[in-house]
Amino acid sequence: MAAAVGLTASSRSPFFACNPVVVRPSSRAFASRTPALRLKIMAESDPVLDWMMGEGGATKILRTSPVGGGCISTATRYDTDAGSFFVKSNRNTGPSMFEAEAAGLNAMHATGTIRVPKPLKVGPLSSHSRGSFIIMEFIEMGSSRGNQTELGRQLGEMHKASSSEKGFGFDVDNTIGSTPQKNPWTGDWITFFRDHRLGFQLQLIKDTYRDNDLYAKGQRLLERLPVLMKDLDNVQPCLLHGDLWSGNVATDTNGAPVILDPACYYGHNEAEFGMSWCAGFGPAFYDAYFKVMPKLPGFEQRTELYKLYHYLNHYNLFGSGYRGSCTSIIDSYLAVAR
Ligand SMILES: Nc1ncnc2c1ncn2[C@@H]1O[C@H](COP(=O)(O)OP(=O)(O)OP(=O)(O)O)[C@@H](O)[C@H]1O
Repeated sequence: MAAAVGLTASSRSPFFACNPVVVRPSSRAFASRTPALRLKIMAESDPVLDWMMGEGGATKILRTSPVGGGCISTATRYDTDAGSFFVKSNRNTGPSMFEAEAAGLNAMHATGTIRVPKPLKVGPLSSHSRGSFIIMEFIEMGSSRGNQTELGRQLGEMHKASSSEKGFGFDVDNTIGSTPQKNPWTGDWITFFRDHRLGFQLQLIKDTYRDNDLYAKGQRLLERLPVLMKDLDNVQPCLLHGDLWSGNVATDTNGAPVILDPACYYGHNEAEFGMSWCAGFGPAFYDAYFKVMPKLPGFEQRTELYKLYHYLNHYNLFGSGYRGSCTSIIDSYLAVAR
């Protein structure tokens, strides 16, 4: 998901990528210390190094290198004598965004079904500024495009293995791209999807772009959701990655699927395919998925509804270039549900 970036890791000294207020390497006092002491001094004022040199078990940072691919945060690989760590930092947000990411990764990890990086630490970059960081297991990614059958099967297993006694939602709110995503626990899926997914995005479009026409059409669609989703009275909540597009799917060096950067919540499993327009899922993926999670009646009639959430979000994130897609989906549903 693309969004504005505040800084580039490559433009900074790696030791200071996460915190500019550490001891200056230019100071004479600093230069006169031994390498081990210099690292200790830096760790005292850099929470990322502090964690690595403490709980992380490292005594040496061997190398740091920027990791490309993301848009919202600065990503860095740290190679240490205690192994490699993956760190994302963001100067513009407090820890809640990464706490929510960690909660999602932990929830998916707990299912034991598909590989996700284990989160290790989240915290503020410093006590007097807004930035934050997350440290997680570094996964060496392979170069293959991945096995679609395995991805479909393992995603199905994750959906099947998860259940929620609290209904639809999640313990924390999170973000979809950089848009807030509210997850209050709700007993009924249609209400959750209407109010906290489509309704929330429509309101944001109205507030941001003053697009009253789209908003009004959207409200008509919301009224018709019980008819359009009539087969879903008994739908069970299952854990969704929530932002499953090709940029958040990778393979490890064994060729096993890895899913990253989630926007997790408990929802209807079909909502997972809302980003399928930029996920590249093929027939092998869906065949394997439906062997584990059988397709429910009306699946095809709902796919565009679930895509609409993400199209509305893209309108909110990137502007009116996505308005046409939103309008045509809404119009097509209004035409059948009069
Ligand atoms: N645990 C990990 N180990 C190794 N590489 C990783 C790990 N997590 C993510 N990556 C790599 O780093 C890139 C950026 O990560 P991620 O997508 O989480 O960043 P982001 O800034 O939140 O991205 P986005 O803009 O897509 O929301 C990924 O595309 C992936 O290639």
